[in-house]
Amino acid sequence: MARSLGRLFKGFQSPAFPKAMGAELCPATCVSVRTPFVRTILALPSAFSSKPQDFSLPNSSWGPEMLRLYNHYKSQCEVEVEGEEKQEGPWQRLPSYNRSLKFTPAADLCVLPSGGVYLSKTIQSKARLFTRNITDPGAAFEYVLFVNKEKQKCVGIFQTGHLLEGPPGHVHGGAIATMIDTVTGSHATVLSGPVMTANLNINYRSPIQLGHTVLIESSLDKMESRKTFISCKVTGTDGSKLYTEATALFLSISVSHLLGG
Ligand SMILES: CCCCC/C=C\C/C=C\C/C=C\C/C=C\CCCC(=O)SCCNC(=O)CCNC(=O)[C@H](O)C(C)(C)COP(=O)(O)OP(=O)(O)OC[C@H]1O[C@@H](n2cnc3c(N)ncnc32)[C@H](O)[C@@H]1OP(=O)(O)O
Repeated sequence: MARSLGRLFKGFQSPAFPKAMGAELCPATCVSVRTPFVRTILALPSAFSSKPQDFSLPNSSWGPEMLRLYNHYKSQCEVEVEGEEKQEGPWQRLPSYNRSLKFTPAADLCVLPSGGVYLSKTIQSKARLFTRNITDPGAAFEYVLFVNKEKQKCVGIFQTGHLLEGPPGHVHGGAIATMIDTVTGSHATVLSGPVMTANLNINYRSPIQLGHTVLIESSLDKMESRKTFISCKVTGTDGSKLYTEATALFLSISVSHLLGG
């Protein structure tokens, strides 16, 4: 298993990932990718799962606002150039799967050369991404992320389902933190390669009603050595109503940090 992981994460270990905004993250068709890290992420589901499903595509639970915003950004993933074929636009959609690793080794428990013990095969086979583990469409988090390479921005469009209740009729603060971590964490990953959230600082300004669609816009503040600083705002879909503001610090990690922990 350690060998499988080593191969899997090989692309994560390059120190050059801060320049990964030059990466070609996949548009809706998921065909054109260039950096090793992005290739690794996108290759994960097809390499390790028999039936990968991209959960960031529209489904029947998406309401009109969710669809409107999705179409708004998707239309900017490709641009028409007169007399030429369509070209990549400023925005690119990030695909989203419900698991990142699916191992096949026989050993149920993996003891790494470093002495750390990684997840058992049983746990790994059941592991699912937190934000994608409720399979009933529309019940929890429905979302799609887009990144803009040039502007170093990322947006998340989230439709908040009834299972996310905190205060009556409104979204739980932990669910809001999860949405923010998802957008800023994905943004930091695109910018810097493998990272972990070290600090998340959230100001809740106004409650979000269950069922509402919100826009989460994240921007790069600065990069310093292993640190990527990102800030973001959660607003209504027209950007006028401010629900939440946050800043986040991500630290670049090596694969051994993840495995030995
Ligand atoms: C994780 C990726 C793996 C690959 C997954 C595969 C596919 C993924 C595909 C796509 C992924 C896309 C999106 C991801 C979506 C969501 C993201 C979710 C992310 C999470 O949900 S993740 C879980 C929560 N997260 C943790 O579970 C972290 C626990 N924690 C640790 O694992 C360590 O704590 C760590 C690594 C953070 C640092 O440890 P460390 O040993 O590497 O670094 P160290 O402590 O030496 O600090 C070095 C310098 O950072 C400063 N520093 C450190 N911590 C600070 C803090 N809190 N505030 C301010 N400054 C801080 C120091 O002051 C020093 O600064 P200076 O160098 O200037 O002195």
